[in-house]
Amino acid sequence: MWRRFAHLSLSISRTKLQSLQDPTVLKLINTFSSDAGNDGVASSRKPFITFVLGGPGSGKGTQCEKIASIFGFAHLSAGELLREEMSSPSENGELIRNVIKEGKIVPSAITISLIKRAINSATSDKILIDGFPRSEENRIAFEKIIGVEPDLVIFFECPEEEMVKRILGRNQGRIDDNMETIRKRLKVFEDLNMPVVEHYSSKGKVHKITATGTVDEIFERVRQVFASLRYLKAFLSF
Ligand SMILES: Nc1ncnc2c1ncn2[C@@H]1O[C@H](COP(=O)(O)OP(=O)(O)OP(=O)(O)O)[C@@H](O)[C@H]1O
Ligand SMILES: Nc1ccn([C@@H]2O[C@H](COP(=O)(O)O)[C@@H](O)[C@H]2O)c(=O)n1
Ligand SMILES: [Mg+2]
Repeated sequence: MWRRFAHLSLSISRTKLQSLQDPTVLKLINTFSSDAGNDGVASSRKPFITFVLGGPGSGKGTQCEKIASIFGFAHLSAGELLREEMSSPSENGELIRNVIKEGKIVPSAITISLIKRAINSATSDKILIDGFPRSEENRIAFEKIIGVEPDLVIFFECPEEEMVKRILGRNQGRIDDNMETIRKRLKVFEDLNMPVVEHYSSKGKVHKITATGTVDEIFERVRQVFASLRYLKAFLSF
């Protein structure tokens, strides 16, 4: 049966696949077979962009590391980029520190300039942007400045008490990993992050992953999403 399917797949031309008008399929074709660019990132690149969303402590960073190592994605964490900027002699350092301590959202212009620089220096054209966009303002500014929408959005759904437990056990010395800031981050998540998830859900871009269980159990759910993309890529590159 697989032999028959392989034969059938070879007889489907790229033009026919394009006529499916599926945005993810079209983007895979563009990313892997052309050098078309856009205004926001270096002109000869058109990366395949995945936003990775979920509440604080839902496991975004943990799962992104696994996706990056198994599927060859570059992992850009908005929070990590901001923490690096905060610890450097940047003019925005103090502002970023105060905003993170309060669990609020850093102005989009700052975060997007860090993300843009990271995309341009990434060594893969498959990019995971972890923890961004965190608000409709973040989302609209990204789409305007970078000039693209994400191709895919992964949303980790996790109960609040599990997220709190994980953050309190993290032990990485983060200034926002304390109960007072966690409460604020959870409220920001509901009030500002969730509308972004709803926006992309209405566009059919969101893959919701149940983020309970062990890291490996969750990754198995994630793996299936990316394996199907990899299959599409292989399918398109005959
Ligand atoms: N499935 C899991 N079960 C138990 N602990 C986990 C699981 N996944 C991640 N963790 C742990 O929970 C903590 C939070 O995970 P992680 O840093 O990946 O979350 P995050 O979504 O990136 O959080 P934040 O938004 O605060 O950056 C880490 O200490 C991590 O090792
Ligand atoms: N788009 C973003 C992402 C993060 N922040 C701030 O950084 C904090 C930590 O982010 P993590 O993803 O590492 O949890 C977050 O609570 C925000 O204060 C931001 O402003 N904008
Ligand atoms: Mg994280």
